[in-house]
Amino acid sequence: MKHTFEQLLAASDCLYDRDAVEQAIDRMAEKIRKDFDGQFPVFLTLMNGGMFFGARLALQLGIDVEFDYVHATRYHGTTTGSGLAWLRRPGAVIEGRPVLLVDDILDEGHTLKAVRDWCEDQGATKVKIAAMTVKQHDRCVPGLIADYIGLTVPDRYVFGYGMDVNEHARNLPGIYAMKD
Ligand SMILES: O=P(O)(O)OC[C@H]1O[C@H](OP(=O)(O)OP(=O)(O)O)[C@H](O)[C@@H]1O
Ligand code: HPA
Repeated sequence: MKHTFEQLLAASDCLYDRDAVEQAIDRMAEKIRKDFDGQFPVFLTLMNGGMFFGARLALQLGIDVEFDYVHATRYHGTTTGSGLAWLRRPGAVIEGRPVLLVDDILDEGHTLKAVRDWCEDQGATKVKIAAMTVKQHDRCVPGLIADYIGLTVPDRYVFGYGMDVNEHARNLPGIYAMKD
């Protein structure tokens, strides 16, 4: 595994370096701060991909939030999506609370839709979506739009800053796209 990063980097293009990603996250934090100030929302990170984005976003927020996480996976360590498996539902009280969903990528939207719908079923007062990246294509589930978007990515498999390739390379600090 010593050469995994080198092999992946040779087979990909860098879309955004660490500074560009973090500047985009910081811009999102400003908007979210204004929208949620004084509301003590549930800050619900979708694991595993959302963990680095969530950490940076939370540190930049400057408002009080309650942290929790869900773990729902559709890609099961592969590069093509299938049925969504819930590995962990949140423990925080959702009923009567505003919720911010925090994820690394909105691709076809099935994952965020399932989590948003579940939060609404639990009685959340509002559910907003913060997506670090949104993939540009027309295959997204109808009616699913991120409220806060960091960066757009092309319709290619992307990785880094939380996003994996077969469970590799999540901790690369930039965002990369596999060459076609
Ligand atoms: O918009 P979609 O097509 O549903 O895809 C986006 C989801 O896929 C990835 O999760 P994955 O299932 O790979 O789990 P992971 O976060 O553990 O990598 C990513 O973190 C998003 O949650
Ligand atoms: O392009 C992607 N990269 C990483 N994880 C993903 N989950 C959905 N699409 C992607």
